[in-house]
Formats: sequence, structure tokens, C-alpha cells
Amino acid sequence: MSNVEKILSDPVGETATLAPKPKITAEGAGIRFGSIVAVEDFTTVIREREFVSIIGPSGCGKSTLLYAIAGFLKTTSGVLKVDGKPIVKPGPDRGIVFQEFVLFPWRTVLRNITLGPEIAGLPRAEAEERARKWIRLTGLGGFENAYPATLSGGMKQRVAIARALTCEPDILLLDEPFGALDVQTKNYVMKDLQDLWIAASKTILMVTHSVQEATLMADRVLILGARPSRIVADVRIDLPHPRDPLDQRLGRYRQEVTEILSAEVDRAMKGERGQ
Ligand SMILES: Nc1ncnc2c1ncn2[C@@H]1O[C@H](COP(=O)(O)OP(=O)(O)OP(=O)(O)O)[C@@H](O)[C@H]1O
Repeated sequence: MSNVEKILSDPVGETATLAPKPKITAEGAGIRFGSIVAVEDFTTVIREREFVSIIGPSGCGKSTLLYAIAGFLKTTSGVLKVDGKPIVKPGPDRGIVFQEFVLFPWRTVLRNITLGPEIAGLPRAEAEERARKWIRLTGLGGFENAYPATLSGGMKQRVAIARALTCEPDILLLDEPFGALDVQTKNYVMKDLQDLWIAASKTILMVTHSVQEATLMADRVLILGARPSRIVADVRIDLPHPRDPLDQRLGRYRQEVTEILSAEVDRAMKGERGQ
């Protein structure tokens, strides 16, 4: 039995037959840049509506993996699939949100959010209707005509999230989405994202450096090892959503993830110093 077959036969819900369908499948995926092996033998199954977080030492290949799933990069070995089909290019089934918001300063909030559907060729009225739904759901109502320069960091990130969701992707890919936010704003946006995920039934894959973010939001935390990155642990956070950051049960998960991650960061640092 291959690794992927083993994972597919491993029940996620009460029984294998009731478990949600696989959404993203990685079968021995590897990505190299010349002589640099960024990702090696990445194998996992992410099911429909799962919220999975990827964490690992700096430079271990987290963003590279996310970009390959987005279709911006190709695997150099193995395969990455969405809905059972190999990923060959970006598609409207996957929306991506970056740490640095990447908003267009000359477009209003509404026009930033309608951009995806407009590029996809949707008539303006339909693009606006969709955008207004996500403006409402991300708490941006009343700011439709504001320009990015007049928004706070948290609001800019909500615009970026609404923009990704307006194309109605099944999968939301988040690359350190809270990295540029201050602590208070981050807590608000994290709470909103949890509510949004529950309401919108998306599959979410989030890259983060923060054990706190990963354990608060995700159903599973994939811990990558020092480069070339493989999964060294797949920790299931068995707590209902939405979660309260002060829930003491989260503390145990934070400790478990921190211990595994610290060992990998140690290994990565020693590797870099040639020890
Ligand atoms: N376009 C590229 N060309 C060459 N090397 C690259 C390229 N993109 C990434 N790399 C290398 O691949 C490795 C993984 O990079 P990546 O950005 O995916 O790591 P990361 O885990 O997301 O890092 P961080 O946590 O610091 O953001 C690094 O060694 C990086 O230098």
C-alpha cells in the first residue's frame, strides 16, 4: 500500500466512508531550484472543508509548497492534485492571500474586490454583486468607496481575503496572513477568519510561523522539518470551532507543536552553521 493509500484509508471522521472527500492530495511532491531542494517527498491528504496549517523552520519550503498548490510553481518530482487532478496552473478553484495584502492603491475597496471576477470575464454588475456579499461577510460594509491608503492593516487584510473569496474558490491558500498585523488587529482578523471558514465551508491551507495561530485555527498542523522539508509531524487539534485563545486545552497542543518545532529549528540552525 502506498503512503497516500494509507492516508486515504485512515478515517478522519467517525468512519472512512463518512469522511469528507480528499481536496488536495500530495504524493511524494518535491520542488527544487537548481541545486537547492526546497521540498522533498511531501505526502499528505487534505480533505474538503479542512483547515490545515503548515509550520516549520524559516526557509524550509512552506511558501514554495503553497505557491505550487496555487499553480505558480511546478513540482520537480511527485505530484500535487486538486480534486484528483494534477495541478498544472493557477485556477479559480484556488484563492491566495499574501502577508503584504497586495492591494491596488488606485482602486477602491469595491474595485479591488471585483478584480478577480472582472479578469475572469464576469459582467461588472455580477462581479459587484459577488463582491458586496464578501464585503458584508468580511465586515467591510460602508468602506466600498474607500481607497487602500485610508484603511488600517486589519481592514487591508480583510480586503485581500474578500478579494480571494469573490472568485468563489473551494480552496483558500493563506501565506502568513497575519504577519503584517499588530497583535490586537490580528486577534480580530483571526476570529473573523474562523467565523468565515465555518460559514463558507472552504478548505483552508495556511502557512504560518506562529504556533499560536496554527493551533487556534487549524484542524491539523503539519510540521515541516529542516530543508529539504518533509512532514515530521501531523498534529490533529481535536477541539471544536470557533476556539477561544484562552481555552486551556489549547495550551497542551501549543506545547506539543512547540517542542517538535523547536527540535527542527535547532536542526536547521545547526545545518546552516555546518555543525
Ligand atoms: N525562486 C527561487 N529560486 C531559488 N531558490 C528559491 C526560490 N524560492 C525559494 N527558494 C529557496 O527555497 C527554500 C524554501 O523557501 P521558502 O520561501 O519556500 O521557505 P519558507 O519556509 O516559506 O521560509 P520563511 O519561513 O522564511 O518564509 C529556501 O532555501 C529559498 O531560498
